[in-house]
Amino acid sequence: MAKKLSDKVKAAAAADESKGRGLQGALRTRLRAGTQQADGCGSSCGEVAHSLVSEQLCLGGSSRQNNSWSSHKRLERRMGLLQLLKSQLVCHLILCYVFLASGLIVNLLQLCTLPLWLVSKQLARRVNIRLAYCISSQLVALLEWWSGTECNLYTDPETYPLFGKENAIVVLNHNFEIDFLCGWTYCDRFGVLGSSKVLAKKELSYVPVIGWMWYFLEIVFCKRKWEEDRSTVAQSLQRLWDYPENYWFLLHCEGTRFTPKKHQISMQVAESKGLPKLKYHLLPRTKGFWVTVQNLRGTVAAVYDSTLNFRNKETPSLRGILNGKKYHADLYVRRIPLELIPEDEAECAAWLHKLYQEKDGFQEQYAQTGRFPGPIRSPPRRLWSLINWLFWSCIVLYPLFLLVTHLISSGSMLAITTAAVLCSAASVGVRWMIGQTEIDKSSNYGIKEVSLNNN
Ligand SMILES: CC/C=C\C/C=C\C/C=C\C/C=C\C/C=C\C/C=C/CCC(=O)SCCNC(=O)CCNC(=O)[C@H](O)C(C)(C)COP(=O)(O)OP(=O)(O)OC[C@H]1O[C@@H](n2cnc3c(N)ncnc32)[C@H](O)[C@@H]1OP(=O)(O)O
Ligand SMILES: CCCCCCCC/C=C\CCCCCCCC(=O)OC[C@@H](O)COP(=O)(O)O
Repeated sequence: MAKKLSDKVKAAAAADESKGRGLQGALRTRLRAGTQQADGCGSSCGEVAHSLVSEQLCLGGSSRQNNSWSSHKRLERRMGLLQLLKSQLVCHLILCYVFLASGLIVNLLQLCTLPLWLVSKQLARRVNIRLAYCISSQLVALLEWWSGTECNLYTDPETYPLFGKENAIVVLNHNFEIDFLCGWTYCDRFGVLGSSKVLAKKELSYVPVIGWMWYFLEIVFCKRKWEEDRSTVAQSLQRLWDYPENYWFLLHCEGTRFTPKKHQISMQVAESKGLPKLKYHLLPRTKGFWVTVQNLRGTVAAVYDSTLNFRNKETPSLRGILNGKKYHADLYVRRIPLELIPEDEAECAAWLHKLYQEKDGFQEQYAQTGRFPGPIRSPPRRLWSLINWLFWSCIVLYPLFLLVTHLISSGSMLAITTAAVLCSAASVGVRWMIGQTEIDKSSNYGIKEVSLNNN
């Protein structure tokens, strides 16, 4: 990509030179243009700069080439320094401190809205949507602005204008540690991040900041035990009937993240049911999907069948994002009107199994070609998540600055020790929270059941 781009830019530079702009000036202009274009098409600007200048050098060296080589080296050095800065622990501590401190403040504010629910439930909901945005958009800012991760969208041009304008059930594959974060990013780009919902495992409700935030967003929690979930999930879903703003309801129908062990067991279950084996997915659990469709039918317009993958077999992680690593997400979304989904439980289950077989086919196509079917129509990232982060960092970093300067000037060992203990407790807490997203720490759901059934 960088090579093709640099050929184009070089030809344009030669054209500029013929207009008497001088090779150096022409190259610098084109390099800037090439860099901007490179950013857009995913090649790093360092790659483009390097290929441009090295090609320039092979056109016959001269002092001008030496200057362009040094400008390239300066550009590379700047990029390298930025990357080095992003991997520094002090940056991570600042990011995590802002997230934790602002998140706990928002949780407190959410708690204060409890009396409002008695006066006006809809107003309380609208306030909580905005408060929740203050938290979840910080992780979106981390992905979009800190790591610069690209989020592309493959979808039908007729479908695109509907995104964010209607309630939808999103069926998304559960293969990556940051699929939730990519989900939030797409929510933010279509303006439904604050009101986004998910059928989440009960354990996540105990995670500080995010899990606590979800209570006030009326997120639907499940114990992944159908006999208990059947009624609680249905009741929670029915409460969303009068939700005041558009929302996307996320369902990871596999119920757990993909691991080779879980896949092996899941395919044994598929075989026992006479179902086709899936290569890239676990067998979907159909009851949660059926109960969701049944209870939201009439208030949700469609299912967004969403298939996510990352370019060049990238294995993204939250730690990678925190270190400023850039990933390339591709999401393929098909809009399926709810009336096309059978009401009968058995037919609905069969429909979902067929949907996952189609998703498996899309993943196979992606593995072969590096792209999903249809045109790319990627929504632009929005500044709001960055503005929100800057706002909260000003609010919570200033008191921290005063505290640290006071601690240092006081010289009190007790105060300094207390602060050090608090810092280490917070960093242990954040590491535990990040661990919630790591697949090598995932639950044994989908493994233990089979062993229980076999006993
Ligand atoms: C334009 C852009 C579009 C989209 C953008 C993308 C996304 C944006 C949208 C929203 C973003 C919002 C939020 C994002 C932020 C955070 C996301 C958070 C993520 C956390 C999510 C989770 O926590 S996932 C885990 C919890 N959720 C689920 O489990 C849902 C799926 N599960 C179900 O639905 C289940 O049915 C259940 C939980 C309701 C009940 O499960 P249970 O196991 O008790 O019963 P089941 O009947 O389901 O299971 C038994 C049946 O399953 C068969 N089976 C299959 N495999 C196995 C196996 N390995 N072991 C045992 N049994 C297995 C089994 O045979 C049984 O079959 P039956 O035929 O008897 O039913
Ligand atoms: C702005 C800087 C912020 C930096 C610090 C971030 C710290 C907080 C990070 C994450 C908090 C928890 C995120 C909750 C979402 C996790 C979603 C998820 O993937 O859950 C797994 C679940 O589906 C299935 O679990 P199993 O596969 O069965 O096990």
